[in-house]
Amino acid sequence: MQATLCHAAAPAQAPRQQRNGAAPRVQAQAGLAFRASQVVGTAVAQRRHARAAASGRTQLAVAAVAADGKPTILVAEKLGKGGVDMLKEVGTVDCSYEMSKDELLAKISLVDAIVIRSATKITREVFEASKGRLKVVGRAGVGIDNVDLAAASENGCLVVNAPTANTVAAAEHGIALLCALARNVAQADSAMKQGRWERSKWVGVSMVGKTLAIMGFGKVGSEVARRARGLGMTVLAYDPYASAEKAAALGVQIVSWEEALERGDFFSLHMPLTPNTKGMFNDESFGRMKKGARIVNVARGGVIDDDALVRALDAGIVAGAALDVFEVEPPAADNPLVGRPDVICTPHLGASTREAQEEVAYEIAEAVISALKGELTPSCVNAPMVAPEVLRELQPYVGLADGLGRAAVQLVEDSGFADVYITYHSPRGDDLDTRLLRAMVVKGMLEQITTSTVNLVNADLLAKKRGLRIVETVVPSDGTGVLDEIEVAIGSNKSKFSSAVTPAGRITVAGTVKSGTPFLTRIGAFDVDLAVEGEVVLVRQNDQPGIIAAVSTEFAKNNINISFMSVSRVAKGTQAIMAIGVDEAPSAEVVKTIAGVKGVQEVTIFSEKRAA
Ligand SMILES: NC(=O)C1=CN([C@@H]2O[C@H](COP(=O)(O)OP(=O)(O)OC[C@H]3O[C@@H](n4cnc5c(N)ncnc54)[C@H](O)[C@@H]3O)[C@@H](O)[C@H]2O)C=CC1
Ligand SMILES: O=C(O)C(=O)COP(=O)(O)O
Repeated sequence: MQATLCHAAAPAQAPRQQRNGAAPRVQAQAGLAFRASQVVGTAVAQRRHARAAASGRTQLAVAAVAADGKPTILVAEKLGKGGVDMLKEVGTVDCSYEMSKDELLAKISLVDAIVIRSATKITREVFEASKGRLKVVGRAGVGIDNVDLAAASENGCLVVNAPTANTVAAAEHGIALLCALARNVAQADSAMKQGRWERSKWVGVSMVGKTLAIMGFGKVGSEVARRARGLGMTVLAYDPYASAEKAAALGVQIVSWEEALERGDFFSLHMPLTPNTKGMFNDESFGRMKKGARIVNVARGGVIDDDALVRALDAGIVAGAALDVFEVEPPAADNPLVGRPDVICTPHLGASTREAQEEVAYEIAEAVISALKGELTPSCVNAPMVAPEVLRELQPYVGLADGLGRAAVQLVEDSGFADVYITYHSPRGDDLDTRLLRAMVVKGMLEQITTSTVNLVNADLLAKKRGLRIVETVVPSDGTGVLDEIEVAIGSNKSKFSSAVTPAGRITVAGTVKSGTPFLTRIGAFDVDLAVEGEVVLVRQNDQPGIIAAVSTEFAKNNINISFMSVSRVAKGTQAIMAIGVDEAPSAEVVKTIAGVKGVQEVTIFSEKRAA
């Protein structure tokens, strides 16, 4: 970001004519009435309630609810009843489990949101088939590798997950598999069921004093570490993004990839499946391990190269593996790992405890409802991650940024412009997080000139596609709040309203927030004072008596109610600008008549009404 080291202009003046009853455009929304958790002692529930209370619920017009006000929500995989009931309170819920791909493709254009678990793939084809209707994908769990995030963003679809509710369940399953692997529980059980009493065949190995290497030290990895310490294991972790202090607090040492591979007796995998982690356990990695290592995978099948694991098992480098997840689920009948006696398997059960599924259902229902209301939920995975406290303080400026983008672009004569300059006058200087505001300026602009759905998720992407160059400048200012003023300038001097062009040759508007309401404070070089709302008529006239009355009379004659008016002039007796808020847009005929009033130089209208 470019930071200009100069001071802001004088603080915004008091409104000349304060508009009565102007409602804040962007309001903190009361959270939904979340059900009190009946799951005693779940930290998840407590965190959930705390988060909902703290987030301030900033409305960012991320997604729109269906025109009848009731969204249709497709629940495509089994979801806890509590979550389904929550969804039913706000929308029409269609629970259709185990749909074929074709059934999904046929249904997707009829729904505003879909809730899935790990079995449903939301591919680009699905987004295309939704024809722009799908606004929210709710992943009732953590891993979002089954959702094409790039396609989601391009289609302006918000993807939310339930990041915390199944952490403990997955960690417990990891520990269950670790113990089962060390003591051959599954194999011995199977032998007994087949009538064999095999005591010497299934002698296991001890875990106490052994080294467990946790690969991926996030939420699940740390919970596994905590439990493994209780089993008396030495715990190492490899995670390029984890904090060594946080690990040390749990008695875990963060080590390099190589060191983890070389020192681990047991490995527990907990990284997400991404292009970087795909197949990271391959011949080379197995080749570095101690002979007789044992591996538990509760992460994703794709992080292991199956053929390499087969070779490592055959060579005795890996003595055993416990797999909960598979590259293809369910695995093919001829999967080379499933039938082996040195491999134990579970059918992706990591998150499958009653308690976890109940909580996951609430967590995802909350996130989906919030996203459908247009709020940026904390578990959104494809929009700029903004901390709740930052969201809260920027909230009043979100509507301003949107409105300025909307106003600026409507003053352009044609849409052939590429450069957009956004200047923030803020006491925060370079510490100001501008991502949300930039996205909202772009959204305001693009919504006027494209037919695509534009929202926080895809604003930057669409701007890039359209070849917009956005230059952001933060000017440190003296105020006490977060922001004193935002100025949006378009690098074009071809305006429908020549007074909107500054001497620098840019179509410029600026605004501020007063008592929670966004206001336009400048158009070109003229000070104005109008709420960013409704229809606005701009008139430039000679600064002489009688013109205001003549223009007002035209509105009255045509039964158009004026909601407010602000007049500003460059200097006495020269030029003045009237910004007139009207309840409905005047016809072209009325605009023409006003333009013909003696002394009027130019007239234009723009709308600050948001797209429905
Ligand atoms: N089997 C099951 O039913 C379940 C499986 N999972 C899987 O477990 C994964 C982890 O879940 P959480 O711990 O909740 O997520 P998390 O996001 O809290 O942790 C993931 C960790 O992996 C790390 N990581 C990223 N790239 C890495 C790399 N190249 N090498 C090593 N570490 C890397 C991250 O820094 C992060 O700390 C999920 O993505 C999901 O795929 C999660 C829940 C249930
Ligand atoms: O949360 C995750 O990442 C999981 O893997 C759980 O998957 P599931 O919801 O049980 O299909």
